[in-house]
Amino acid sequence: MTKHGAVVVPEDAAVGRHFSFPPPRTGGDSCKKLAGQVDLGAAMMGSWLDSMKASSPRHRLVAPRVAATGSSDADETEDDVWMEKHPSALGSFGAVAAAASGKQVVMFLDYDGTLSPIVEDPDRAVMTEEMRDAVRGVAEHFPTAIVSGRGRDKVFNFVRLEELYYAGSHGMDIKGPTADSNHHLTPSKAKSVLCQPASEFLPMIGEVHDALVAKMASIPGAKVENNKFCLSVHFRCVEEKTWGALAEQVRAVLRDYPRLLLTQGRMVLEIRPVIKWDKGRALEFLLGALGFADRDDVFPIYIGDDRTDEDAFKVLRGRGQGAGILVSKFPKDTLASFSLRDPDEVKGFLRQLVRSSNS
Ligand SMILES: O=P(O)(O)OC[C@H]1O[C@H](O[C@H]2O[C@H](CO)[C@@H](O)[C@H](O)[C@H]2O)[C@H](O)[C@@H](O)[C@@H]1O
Repeated sequence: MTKHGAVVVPEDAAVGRHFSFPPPRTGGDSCKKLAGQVDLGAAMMGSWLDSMKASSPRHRLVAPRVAATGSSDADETEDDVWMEKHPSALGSFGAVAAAASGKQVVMFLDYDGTLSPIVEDPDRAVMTEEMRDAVRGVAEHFPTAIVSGRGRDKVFNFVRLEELYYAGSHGMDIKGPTADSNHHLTPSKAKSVLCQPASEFLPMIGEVHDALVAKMASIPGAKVENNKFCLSVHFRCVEEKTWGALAEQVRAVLRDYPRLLLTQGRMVLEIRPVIKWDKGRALEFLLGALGFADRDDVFPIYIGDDRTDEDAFKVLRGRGQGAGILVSKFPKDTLASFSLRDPDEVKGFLRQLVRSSNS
């Protein structure tokens, strides 16, 4: 644990990762250079604005899926090629099940956009009872973790299943199940799982939260969310003409905090400590805690919809194990192997997994 606590720049944070936002302009490998990246001024503002627009469903990154009439062949080819590279995990369920056969499945689930649909108000991103049943079913068979950008307590309050592992704050706050479950570990060992590699940042995050709340008060629709070790500044309900001003205000606050990193999710700016820790590290930590670190007979499945989930897909690729599944209706640049279109399909996949484990 302590070896991960050092403040170092993530190898692939902000620069050079699959989804790098803003687009890389510097080859920074130190906290200072990363801070500089947030600070490049007007030229950089353009790229922030571009990426903010790209994160909106109103601004598609790539060509739309082809409707029955009217679209060009080029659009169709792009979509088909993407689906060939990232086939539906439901359509290819047989292949996933065959690859997992004889192995210990460990399930990792992102929350927003994966278990609950994206909605305007982050406080109302509830998951349905059917989805809760599907997750409960999976957790009866396999160790199951929720890996979210949300604070751990907040995501627990949405999911409300005590038998799961929870990794909140983009994996920086990991805790084992609070209730006995059908897991690999003895109940007391499972309950003792805990990892908080960014705890030294708590006071700083509190300070920045307060500063951002004060700044955002003048921007109608902006919302600052405290995710304990990370912060989110939502702009989904902010008029698009004000996005540039919002990003500039956030960057102004962060100028005094070079040990914090600004990244972007779905209509949200995210602020997190510059440590070498992300959802991929959380996945590795949990596999280790479960005793699967060096095992060949483990099959981790990670399902997520956002840029931060790419860190976990990358780890699975690196291990040459398991299956990364991107939740998206549109082709996106991703390291996931499979795709599902929306939370409904995620629910279908989870149910299918349970059915196939029972048969
Ligand atoms: O890792 P996740 O569980 O996917 O969390 C990432 C962020 O999700 C939430 O924001 C997103 O969902 C909201 C509710 O649907 C939506 O309004 C927002 O636009 C999305 O970005 C959450 O509120 C953030 O704090 C998380 O960082």
